[in-house]
Amino acid sequence: FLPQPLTAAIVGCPFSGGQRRTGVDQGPIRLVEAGLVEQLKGLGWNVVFDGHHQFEEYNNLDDAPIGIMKNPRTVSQVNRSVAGVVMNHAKNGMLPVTLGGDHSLAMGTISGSLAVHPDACVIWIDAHADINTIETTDSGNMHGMPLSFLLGIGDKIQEFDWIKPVLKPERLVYIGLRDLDAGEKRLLREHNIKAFSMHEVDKYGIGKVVEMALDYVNPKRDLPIHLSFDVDALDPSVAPSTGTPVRGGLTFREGHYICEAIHETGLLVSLDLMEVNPSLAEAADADKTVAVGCSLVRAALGETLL
Ligand SMILES: N[C@@H](CSCCS(N)(=O)=O)C(=O)O
Ligand SMILES: [Mn+2]
Ligand SMILES: [Mn+2]
Ligand SMILES: [Mn+2]
Repeated sequence: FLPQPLTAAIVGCPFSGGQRRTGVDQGPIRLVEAGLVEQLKGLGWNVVFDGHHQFEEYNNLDDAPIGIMKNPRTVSQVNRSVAGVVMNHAKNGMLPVTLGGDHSLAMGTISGSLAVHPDACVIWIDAHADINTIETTDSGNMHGMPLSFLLGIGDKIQEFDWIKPVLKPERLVYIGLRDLDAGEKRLLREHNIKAFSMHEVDKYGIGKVVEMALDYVNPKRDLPIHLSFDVDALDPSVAPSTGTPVRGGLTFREGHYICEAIHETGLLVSLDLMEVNPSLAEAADADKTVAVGCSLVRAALGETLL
């Protein structure tokens, strides 16, 4: 799906409006400062990076909650902008590498990817399902909601009418789940959405889990892949500096295996690396989380151990 030579377009999205902890907007800045652009060039990629996207034009919106959803208009407008950016890079045959920022940004990245690759499957690596609707969310934090909009689940909300239900349930698969709200568990069952929780990772091992996940969403290995990686899928001992850490997560190797295996398919067309918040931990732990983030991106873009 991608022309040679391969070009990665870094989409730096310093955005934190989908949740309430300060600092996740610094994630993209720290990932680039850690040398990610040079590291990808070292792997042989052409890399386009035209600076972090500024979202200041949305700061002064009068953005009262809708239901209990916080910053709804800002989240919507930022994501509409991100969708256009990701779509344009994909249209130009590039691989968008979107650096968050909180996971509400997936409303934009997946809208953008699927506008160019409508048959793409989505592999969602996360401790959380991020599928709450306006009716099921307990927090009002929109980083816990992106997939409900992309799947067209829940009441239509006028401020989000630009998001089309482009993602079919059978094209979504989760790996790493271990912290779902009751409403999310119900939605996964009702919509028959495939999920490999940490229980399945323990039971089958990550190699088998990735194979089963791909067999489910991409049985003939002929569909483009959008990989959306939330660093909180990793165990907090591996990626401590993130907004909603949950114990019992993926090891460093399990996280990297997922990225390596997806690279090996040759089907990756878009990547999100989300929820790195360098302000939540001691400097050493923040640096460690940033370094792990860079390492996962390299693995997804072809870095191998041998
Ligand atoms: N389910 C909870 C937590 S959602 C955590 C969002 S993320 N993107 O995975 O960090 C909620 O809806 O607030
Ligand atoms: Mn750009
Ligand atoms: Mn997430
Ligand atoms: Mn998460």
